[in-house]
Amino acid sequence: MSVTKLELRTALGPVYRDVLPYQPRDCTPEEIPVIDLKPMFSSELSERKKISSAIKAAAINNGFFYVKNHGISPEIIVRCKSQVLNFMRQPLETKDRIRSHKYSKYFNGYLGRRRAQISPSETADVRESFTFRYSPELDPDHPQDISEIPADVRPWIRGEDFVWEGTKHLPNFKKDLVAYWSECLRLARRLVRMFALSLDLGEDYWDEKVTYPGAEYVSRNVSVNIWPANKRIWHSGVFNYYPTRTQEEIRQEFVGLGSHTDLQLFTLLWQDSVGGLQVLTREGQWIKAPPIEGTLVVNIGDYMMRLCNDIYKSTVHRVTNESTQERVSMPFFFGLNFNCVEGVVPSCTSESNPAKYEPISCGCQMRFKMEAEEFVKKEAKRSMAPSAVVVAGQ
Ligand SMILES: O=C(O)CCC(=O)C(=O)O
Ligand SMILES: [Fe+2]
Repeated sequence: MSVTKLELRTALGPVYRDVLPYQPRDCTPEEIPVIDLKPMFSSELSERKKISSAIKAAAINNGFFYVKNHGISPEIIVRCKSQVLNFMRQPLETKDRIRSHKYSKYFNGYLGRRRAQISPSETADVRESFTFRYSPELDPDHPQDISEIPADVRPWIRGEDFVWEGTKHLPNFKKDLVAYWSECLRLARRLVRMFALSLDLGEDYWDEKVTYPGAEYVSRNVSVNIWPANKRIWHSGVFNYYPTRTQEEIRQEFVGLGSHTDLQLFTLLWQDSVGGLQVLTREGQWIKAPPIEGTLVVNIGDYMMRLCNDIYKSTVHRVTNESTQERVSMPFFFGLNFNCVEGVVPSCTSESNPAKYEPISCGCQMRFKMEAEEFVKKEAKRSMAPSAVVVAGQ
């Protein structure tokens, strides 16, 4: 059987995965289970443990699961999704007023069609996206002005105002996006406690312990909502739009979003009813993760896999929009503060299985850097090429 090698970009450089030579097939409920989150909201530890065991089983297997009864209201989701369409259906010149490559220091803003290529093994991505990152004044649990943030932490804040300046003309755009993002943040802050429990750690393991590079200290007995004791602030909201492919793109088999893993602890993903998300199983088989009404998809990111000494899997996934409809998806990437340096958790090591990794911050954005650098190189090549020459991938 001939397997193909898939090259992936990760935060720390390229890694390779084997892919079996079979067409993508539908997933089974065992491969991507649906977890009912209702017990997570219970005051009984035994109830919450039901969730953590289910998470553990899914995270060890394919690292992908659906959650239902997650508590985010359908109205908030619908409003947010229509704002994404309001933004994306504007003329390119208007969207380019917040063009990420031009105006952002931190990959916020608008990324146009085929303006990035997440997978070096595939084509450029047809996906367009709008991204914003955490700003303390938007925090639903403890809003703070940036000036109140300790000076040593402030440089790690990645929110940028130009994304809101350039979308002011769209009524309620910021309000509706932030409403959805806030709900995701609240949910993720609860879910990370279930992940901690699933690893036999205290539920507050990732809440209170703060480690600064160079000056380590542990702060317990502080409210998790007081900065900077709360480590769980890193997250970005990305709003993906997959236009239908042109005939040319269909012929050249352009991907919606190429194969990749996510970088942080975990991702919460809402997808509309169009479909197109695919997941690579442990065995190297592509399976389809179809939309299930009322659910979000949760997947493990590279940083979680590292902190778990590879016990939990950061799963390769990709999107192909083969339908004749445009598609919207809304991922929310959740991790720890960039000023935190975390090592492998104690429950995932033993004498015979020592930590494979050094402590590190989840702020390592090498993948984005690699993508951006390659993009600049390609742009330069394109501008130098005679107009009749098509440069690959563009
Ligand atoms: O659109 C999707 O279904 C997945 C998006 C995704 O994987 C990402 O943005 O990282
Ligand atoms: Fe992803």
